[in-house]
Order: sequence, then C-alpha cells, then structure tokens
Amino acid sequence: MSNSSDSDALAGARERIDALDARIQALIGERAEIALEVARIKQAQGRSDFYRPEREAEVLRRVAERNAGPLDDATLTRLMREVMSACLALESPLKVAYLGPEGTYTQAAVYRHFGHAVDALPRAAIDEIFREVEAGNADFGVVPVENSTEGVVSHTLDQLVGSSLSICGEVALAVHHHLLSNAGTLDGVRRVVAHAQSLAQCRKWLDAHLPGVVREGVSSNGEAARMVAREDSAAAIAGRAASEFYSLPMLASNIEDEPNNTTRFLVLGRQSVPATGADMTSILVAIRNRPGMLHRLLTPAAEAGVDLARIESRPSRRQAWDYNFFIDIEGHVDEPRVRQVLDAIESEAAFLKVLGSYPRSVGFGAGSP
Ligand SMILES: O=C(O)C(=O)C[C@]1(C(=O)O)C=C[C@@H](O)C=C1
Repeated sequence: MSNSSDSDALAGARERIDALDARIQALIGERAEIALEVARIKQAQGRSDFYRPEREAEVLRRVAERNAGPLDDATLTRLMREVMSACLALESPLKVAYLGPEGTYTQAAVYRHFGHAVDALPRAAIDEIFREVEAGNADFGVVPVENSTEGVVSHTLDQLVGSSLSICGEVALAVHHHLLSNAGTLDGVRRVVAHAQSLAQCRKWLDAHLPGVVREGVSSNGEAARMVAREDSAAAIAGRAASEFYSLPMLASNIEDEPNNTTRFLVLGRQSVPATGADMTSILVAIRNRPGMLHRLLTPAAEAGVDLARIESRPSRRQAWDYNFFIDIEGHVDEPRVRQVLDAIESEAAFLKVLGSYPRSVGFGAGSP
C-alpha cells in the first residue's frame, strides 16, 4: 500500500530522473557535434580513417576504469559503444559484411563490436566476406574463428593465408543456444536443424530431450531459423537474435552442454591499427619440417617473456605433413620486444606473415545473444 509521502518521493525521484535525462541528452548531442568536428578535421587533412578501433578501445577501457557502480562494466561499455557508434555514423556510416543470414551469432558479434549504427551486410560464406572487404564493397568483415567447445573454424584460418586483409579487432561472445520452433511442445518436434557445431555443442541435451529425432546440419544457425520459421514440426538451434528476427518461439533456452561456451570472432579490414597498450598480434608461420623446429620457433618468445596466447596448426596443402602455424602473441607489432620475437621467429621459419595487431576485446561477457 502506498501513502501520500511514498507518492511524493516517487514523483520527486522521477523529476530528478527527467532532469538528468535532459542533461544526458544534451551532453550526447554535444559529443556528437564534436565527433562531426573531428570528421571535418580529418576531411580537411584528406583522411578517410573515420573509424579508429584503437581510440574506441581506449574510450571503452576508460569507461570501465571510471565505473563506480551500480551498473556493471559490461553494461556501461555497451551503452558507450552505442553512443560512439551513433557518433561515427554521423561522420561516415560503416558497412560491415558478416556471416549471415540475419540472426547468426556473427551478427550479434558485429553489433557488439561496432554498435547498432552500422550497415550490417549478411553474406552466405566466409570467403565471400573476405572478398567483399578486399574489393572495398564493405569497410570491415566479421567472421567466427574459434569456439571454446569445438575448436577453430578452419575455413577462416585457411582464408587468412592468402588474404591481403588485416585483423583489426576481436570479439568474444558468450554463446547461448536456444531451441526455436513453432511446434508448441517438444513432443511436436520431428527434426532439429542447426549448424553442425551447434548440434555438437548441444549433443547431450538433444540425446536427453529429443532422443531419436533427426538432426540436420546446415550452413548457419540463422539459416536454420529461417528454414524452420516456415514449418510446424521442425526446430532450430540458434540465438536470441534469431528468435526475435524470425518471430520463432523459444521452446527451451540455454541448451548448450557447456555453459561457458564462448565464440571468438575476428574483425577484418584494410587498415593497420596503432597500439593501445593492451593488444594482440596474430601471425602465420610456415616452418621447414625439421626435428626440434617447433621448439626453436617458440623459444625466442619464452626468453623475451612475451606471452604466446594461442597456437594452432593447419595442414599447409603444399605437401603432406607440412604445416602452417597460427600464433597469437600478447602485444603490438610496434613494441620493440614483440618485433624482436617476430624477427627471431622469422629467422627460423620458412615464411612469416603478420595477420594483424589489434586491441584486446573490450567489454567481454556482456549480454549474450
Ligand atoms: O576520435 C575520433 O577519431 C573520432 O572519430 C571520434 C570517435 C568517438 O565518437 O569517440 C568516433 C569514431 C571513432 O571510431 C573513434 C572515436
């Protein structure tokens, strides 16, 4: 039961909120004016680098550093990312190609990284995204590269070998799978459609709840949702975005076997990104197949105290048992200690290509698709 003093307190709190909203709005408008000024300065200098990943990473890290609660870092960085995204769209809207169709986790990664004020262009295959960015039809591309349960997306690694693009950023997304269907109940589901990786990531749940039901692999979870949206007895495994986009009811939520299921995505572009102080460098190394070679390759980093965050091997396709290594090194290629390690690796390797130095993902862990 509320009494009149409660109502007064409520009215007073709402008045304070209204006054703050007006100030926040005015400040956002002021910020947008300054972003336009930045654009004019860049234009006068003949520059077209309106999007600055290193600057965005710095702004977002400062948001987290300043945060005194009660909102968490992930929420505050998400809000600020949207403000920057809108400011950048005033300067020059970005075109971002991603692994579609609409409703994929990759689309969620695009919005996580760039905010919503971008022109997100769904493409059917990973190699198409590389081509679109190489040809200048898109400013950036976003592709999945690794999942914490299922391992690497080999197609992305293979495309990086011959591409002229640089890795400009990474996005880590907590991936939650949901069962989407018009069937109404689990008993009504006769077929489950999803990307093979998602079927694998929900294997135990499917065995327990939909035993004997046919599982069909398709090119993406967005595609699965698009297909089953027209059917009554099929279900798709996909994210929340697909449920919303295709108006598909969620029959069961969070059906992944591994609750910490995370996918890492790469942002691909044609520009190199300056250092921010918390960066990652990805390299591709081909080695001559000699005894002790891998050890010799990795020793310089250990000796320089440079952290190797990840190492993946892929058959090189040059000859049998010949491998390419994809190595992620903490730090930026412009840092002398990283450069030194790369020079040492290069002297041992048959071939070394820097795939990109880019800011570590900011705001990881926020709201899942
Ligand atoms: O600082 C810049 O270069 C800007 O263009 C401004 C701004 C921002 O809103 O903070 C906008 C977009 C860039 O990606 C980075 C920063």
